[in-house]
Amino acid sequence: MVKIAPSILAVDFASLKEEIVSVEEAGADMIHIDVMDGHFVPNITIGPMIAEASRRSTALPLDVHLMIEQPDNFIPAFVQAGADIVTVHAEACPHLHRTVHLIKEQGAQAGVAINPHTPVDVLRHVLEDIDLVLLMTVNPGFGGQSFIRSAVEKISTVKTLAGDLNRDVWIEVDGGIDDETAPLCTRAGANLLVAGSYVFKKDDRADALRKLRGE
Ligand SMILES: O=C(CO)[C@@H](O)[C@H](O)COP(=O)(O)O
Ligand SMILES: [Co+2]
Repeated sequence: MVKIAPSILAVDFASLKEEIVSVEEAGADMIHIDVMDGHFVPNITIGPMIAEASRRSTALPLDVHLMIEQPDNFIPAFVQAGADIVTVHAEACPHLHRTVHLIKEQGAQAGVAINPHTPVDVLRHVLEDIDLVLLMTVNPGFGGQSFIRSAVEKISTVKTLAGDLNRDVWIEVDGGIDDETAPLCTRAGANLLVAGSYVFKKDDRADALRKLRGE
């Protein structure tokens, strides 16, 4: 069963709680929180305070996507704020295995994200330690960008790699996901779809979620 994590990057932040409740009531499975630092990516967004406000707005799991340099400095704060899953970028972590174990020691599930151009090989030696692989289908930094089709082939590669290691990991895709690109990803093996603009720019969020699930 495909799960959907709407990204709050696309909400009207003056109405954060109402926006989160609207997708929870519409049937969302998680809430995706995009954290950007102006260094790893050319944009600044959310810190632990907004993650904590999101925590108080919903019972859904919080899926925190850290697009930041030196994430070890902030992982404890995001877990204390209520993150259930913390995902770091392989490109930002020279000691990825250590960072993954820091997330787990703090009590959250651990994910590793890779940019569209990064080969999946970097995941090989941490796949046994993680709960989630996030394959970026846009260059990270902004919502509302166009889906990069060449990233799709990496989905099946990760699925095969995880299968070979007997690992049941989430395969999450993020960026430019809509009713046309979602099926490309789910057919290749993605089981968790992040969608910001597609869900939050529609008045009927339940219909948007159904369409993403291919219903
Ligand atoms: O991590 C990111 C962007 O860096 C994403 O989570 C986007 O926020 C998704 O937004 P849409 O492409 O669905 O509008
Ligand atoms: Co994201």
